[in-house]
Amino acid sequence: MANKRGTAGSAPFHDILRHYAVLILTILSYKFTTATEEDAFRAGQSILSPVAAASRDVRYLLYDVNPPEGFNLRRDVYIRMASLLKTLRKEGDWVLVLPPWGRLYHWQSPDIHQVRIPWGEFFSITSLQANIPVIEYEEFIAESGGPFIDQILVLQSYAEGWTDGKWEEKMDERPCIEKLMYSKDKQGYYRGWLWGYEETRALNVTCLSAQGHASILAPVLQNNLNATSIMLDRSETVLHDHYAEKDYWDTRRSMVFAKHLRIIGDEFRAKYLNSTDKQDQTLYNEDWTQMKNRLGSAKGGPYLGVHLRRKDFIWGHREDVPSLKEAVKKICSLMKKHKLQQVFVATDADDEELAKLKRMLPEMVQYKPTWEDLELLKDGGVAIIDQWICAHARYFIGTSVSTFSFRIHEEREILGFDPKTTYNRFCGDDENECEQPTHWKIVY
Ligand SMILES: C[C@@H]1O[C@H](OP(=O)(O)OP(=O)(O)OC[C@H]2O[C@@H](n3cnc4c(=O)[nH]c(N)nc43)[C@H](O)[C@@H]2O)[C@@H](O)[C@H](O)[C@@H]1O
Repeated sequence: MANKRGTAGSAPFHDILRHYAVLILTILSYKFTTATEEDAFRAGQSILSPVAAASRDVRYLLYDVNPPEGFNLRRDVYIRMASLLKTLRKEGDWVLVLPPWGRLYHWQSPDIHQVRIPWGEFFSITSLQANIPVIEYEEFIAESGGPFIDQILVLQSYAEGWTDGKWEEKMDERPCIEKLMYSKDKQGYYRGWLWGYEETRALNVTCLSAQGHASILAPVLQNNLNATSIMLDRSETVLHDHYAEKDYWDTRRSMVFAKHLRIIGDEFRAKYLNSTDKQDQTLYNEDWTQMKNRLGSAKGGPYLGVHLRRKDFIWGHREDVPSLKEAVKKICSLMKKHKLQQVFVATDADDEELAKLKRMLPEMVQYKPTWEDLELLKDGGVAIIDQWICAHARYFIGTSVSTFSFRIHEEREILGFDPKTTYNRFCGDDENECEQPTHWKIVY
């Protein structure tokens, strides 16, 4: 784990043991919850047992996202799919199948197995289930009786664009515009990436031009009675049904980070940043449905939280990303202004940039997992720990248009921070009008 100066020291052995113990406890508690969830299913809320599933007319909604998209944009797409599922459930027993994590462009740590990762490694499944019925992909395979998906609908825009320059909600089955990412095997089944599950195949793949909110897809799914399982590929094509409204926030609040990740983040805060929930007034309830912190009630730990997005953001046409020199200038001025002695930096900077940053800002604190920790937590787990620590800072500044920073804004909104301490971003060195992020007020 990182020491105070941000250099990666090796974690004491008992730390590693503790992390393993926490992970094992989490897995055990997950197993135990599935037993109680089976009871919930019998009460008609969730599905887990194949026999029980077969006795109902369960239909499965699966989805995937354009491969280059990152972790936090994918979290946003989950909210859109959850909303669609709620619409579908008005007329049927639909369940959302959680797409396993893996092969993400940004998860570049070498020698770590980062495919087929279940959602339970990053998020609390019981919390998700308090919002909508969800199951892990492997549960879907077990209870649907085989590795087949009946129908894949690849979403795409309209080849002709907006007609007459007028935007309207619509959807039509159309020839595929791009080359299909699925090909037929000798038996006539479709094969593709499908989260790295080679045995999974699809019976049918077609393209659907769609323009509008997620729930415009509901009739097509509901009326496709021949398909019990339908997967929407490129599901980021459709928009939020109710962006920043109650339904959005309900789903967002249900996306509670897995407990072992929160524990590691909390221990780091206490050890290196003198930050505890009691002192910082960041009250937390394991049951998100019971959590309603007043905005302005959270004080936050005595440190500045920074998310400094680099890598593809530097060369990818971002006039609004600062040079390291200007970023450090801004950090120092904020620390002075808010009388903070410590700064926690979350960043994806490469080694060269990181070394430069540390030379300019020697007091910076970073969460640096050991290799063993990283192997357990994976890049996604480390990203969540970084976000969790930033979410608890007295004052936060993030990177323009980064969904990584946006998810931190939301986490702070849930914790009850004054918006002035949250919706701040770095400006590009030559940016004249540096508009700050919008405050999307939480709705209960
Ligand atoms: C250009 C676009 O950028 C979008 O990125 P953006 O919104 O920042 O945010 P994400 O969608 O999360 O993608 C960025 C990924 O980079 C890593 N990363 C970035 N910053 C940090 C950090 O501070 N700490 C840690 N541990 N990891 C970090 C992490 O894996 C994260 O999921 C992508 O979603 C789009 O697909 C596209 O590539």
